[in-house]
Amino acid sequence: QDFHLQPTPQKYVGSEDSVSIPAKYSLQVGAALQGSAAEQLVAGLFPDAAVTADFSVSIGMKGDKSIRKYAARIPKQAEGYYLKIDKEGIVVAGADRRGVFYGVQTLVQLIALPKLPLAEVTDYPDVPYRGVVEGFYGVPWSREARLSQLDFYGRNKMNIYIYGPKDDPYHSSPNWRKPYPAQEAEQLKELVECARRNEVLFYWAIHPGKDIRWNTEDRNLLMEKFESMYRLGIRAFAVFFDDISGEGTSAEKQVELLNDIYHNFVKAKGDVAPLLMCPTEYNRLWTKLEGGYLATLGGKLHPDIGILWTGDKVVACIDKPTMQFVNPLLKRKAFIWWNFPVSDYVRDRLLLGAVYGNGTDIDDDISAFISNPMEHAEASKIALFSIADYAWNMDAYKSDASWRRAVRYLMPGHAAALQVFASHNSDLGGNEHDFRREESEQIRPALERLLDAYCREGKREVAAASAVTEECERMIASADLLLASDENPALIKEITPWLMQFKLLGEYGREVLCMLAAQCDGKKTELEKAASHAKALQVLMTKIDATYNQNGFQPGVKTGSCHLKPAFDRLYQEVVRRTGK
Ligand SMILES: CCCC(=O)N[C@H]1/C(=N/OC(=O)Nc2ccccc2)O[C@H](CO)[C@@H](O)[C@@H]1O
Repeated sequence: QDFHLQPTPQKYVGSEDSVSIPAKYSLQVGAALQGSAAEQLVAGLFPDAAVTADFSVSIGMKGDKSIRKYAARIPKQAEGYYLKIDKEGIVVAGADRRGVFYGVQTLVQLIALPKLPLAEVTDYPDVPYRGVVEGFYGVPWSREARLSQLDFYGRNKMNIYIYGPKDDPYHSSPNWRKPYPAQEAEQLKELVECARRNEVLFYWAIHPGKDIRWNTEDRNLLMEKFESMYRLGIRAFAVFFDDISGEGTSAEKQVELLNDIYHNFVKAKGDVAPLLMCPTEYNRLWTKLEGGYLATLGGKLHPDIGILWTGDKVVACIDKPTMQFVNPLLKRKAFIWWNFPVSDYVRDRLLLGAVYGNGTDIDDDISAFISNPMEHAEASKIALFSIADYAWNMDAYKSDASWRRAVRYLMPGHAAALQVFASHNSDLGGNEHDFRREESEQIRPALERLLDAYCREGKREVAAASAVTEECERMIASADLLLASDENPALIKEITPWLMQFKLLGEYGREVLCMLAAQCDGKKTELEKAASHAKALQVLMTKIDATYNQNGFQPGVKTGSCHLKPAFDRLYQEVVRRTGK
């Protein structure tokens, strides 16, 4: 049967042979796993276990006697696991608690197949921390979106979520000094519990830098805020000093504060994850080496404190040279904060394209690979799915195949339609970070042949014209299928303005090609009819752009903006010019 485990495991040995789980089975859970997320998950998978049975299911951590027979097969890497399915039963042996959970997540995927294959999986992550930072400007994610994200991270073996929405007034200025109001506090408690159920480390970040004063009062207020978050169940903390100016940018003061938090809060509590910080100089372009900011952090920040880094620029892919620059300065492996698919600086676009461009040889140079996504939570899952795949197993990562799997994961019943839509909604257009993405790759050669033949010789390149017309028909049908579907309502709600614009763009392209054909064949009436329809569609697209997604930064709804729209506009102009001659 054709399937692909997600993320791609390090080693999978399967067989065509399969086993059907008998009605009677026993379930053993290692002592150390009582109350764990792994236990909850496996109990849901095998609800009516008998005390003894021929078919046995057993999950345990290294050291548990229930799986001691398999101890030698457990990977040495943290969060690793060994999973075995044979005629007698199923074993999940984890290197640690999270490893067991991940083994069970893989089992969930195998049990969902038409037939449960006999298999042995030996698996572990390449990168210690893999996940997401809700760190964008714009409308923070909703409670429902966050709960759905955390379940998604559990399924995709992502183990970290950093709460740091720039526009949450209690995360940043002015209310970072104040505890959350009751309702927000309850929601955070609920999120922390949901994160635990998914073996996700829930980091709460504070962003005090805009107005922090380096005095005892603000120090105590910050510590007290951390205490109040601890009381809500938060066991992982971060301090962000990005995007600020003034007093808050002092490296010495930042170091003093963070080392204080480290010793007197993190170490004092004993059950708190490593402290993370986001430096003011968080990318190479903005680093002033002579100022010594990074040298101070690297030299004086306690070595257990993680430091976030976006790469050579604010928005940039991460490669070996990127890490060779920063790690020696920080004197530790940087935590990568990858500013993709965040779109808060190109808010009129959706970034639904493949995840590509990061080095697959950097797994030993980074402590973490964490994505800063779009304010569109569900739509961000296309990129997040592949980021999970990449960070878990870099050698096996294939961006295009992963991208297709991501699309299918989000809408299995409409994968082809969503793939068409995603393929034309990926580039950012011109932007302050000069970060671009491929778009409309498949149809691009036909577009160029069509444009070239017509603009240079007034000829209609038949093959190219029909390929482009077919793509327009696919766009129109895909938009309708997705707008009409109820398969993933959260996703459709987020992307509806772009789907409406996308359909119009498909219709516009179709009409422009009718204009071109009529002009080449000298059919005046047909040309006029197509031209007035095309003009009407231009008006409708302008209306969508002026009506939806109005924000104070990049208002509007852009789609197919890299190759499709410019080509259709140029063809439209060229037909009009040739008709006017
Ligand atoms: C360690 C990463 C810190 C970071 O990326 N901060 C923001 C960030 N900062 O980048 C900037 O260019 N910030 C900036 C530029 C000019 C003036 C003030 C801030 O970029 C992301 C994409 O826009 C935002 O989502 C982030 O919240």
